[in-house]
Amino acid sequence: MKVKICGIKTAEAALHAAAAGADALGFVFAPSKRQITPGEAKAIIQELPEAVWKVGVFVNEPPEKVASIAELAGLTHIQLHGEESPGDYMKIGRPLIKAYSIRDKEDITIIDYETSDYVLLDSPPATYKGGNGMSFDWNVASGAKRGRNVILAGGLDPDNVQTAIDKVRPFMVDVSSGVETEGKKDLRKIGRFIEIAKAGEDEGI
Ligand SMILES: O=C(O)c1ccccc1N[C@@H]1O[C@H](COP(=O)(O)O)[C@@H](O)[C@H]1O
Repeated sequence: MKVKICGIKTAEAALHAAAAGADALGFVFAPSKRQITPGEAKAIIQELPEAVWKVGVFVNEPPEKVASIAELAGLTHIQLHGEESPGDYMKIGRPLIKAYSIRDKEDITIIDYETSDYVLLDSPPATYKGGNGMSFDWNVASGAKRGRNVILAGGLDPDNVQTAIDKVRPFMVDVSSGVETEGKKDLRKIGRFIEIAKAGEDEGI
């Protein structure tokens, strides 16, 4: 199972997650309590192993702005967490992750698996477009295509991630709130989340 730790704001959390086995780290450039500047992200990214995905999370920013931040910060992947059409962002030349809000079975039927490299299943927006720490009904998501491009997010934490993996069988799990304590990344929770997610069946498909 691949693991993404999102909402990274410090080199300490990033290096700890990478050492614990995280496959991807997320940097939020959208309105959020976890928002980071391109310069801050660049300083952290420069310290990370090459193999780790450096994912920039954006909400409804124009492709030109996303491209310029990706270049400046050294992002390897782009996560679109708003109402973007992935086709408009293809020219950036980085793999695209498109987030879908899942409320019911109908939402599963409108997922387009072809126009982005990965689809990310998340709970509906609350205060922010994502990162709200709320899960959705994983039984609904069991109707999603199981495969190498499905990422599961939304309210995951060390205590529920195994159940979520068993039900949805994604390629990757993505967590932000669930590895925090009092609004800050908690190194012990990060380590525990990665350990549990990776202890189960490999790759989920
Ligand atoms: O993490 C954020 O603050 C954020 C802000 C705006 C859009 C997306 C954001 N994060 C993504 O939200 C989901 C779920 O996060 P959580 O575990 O429920 O807190 C995840 O894909 C993050 O990458």
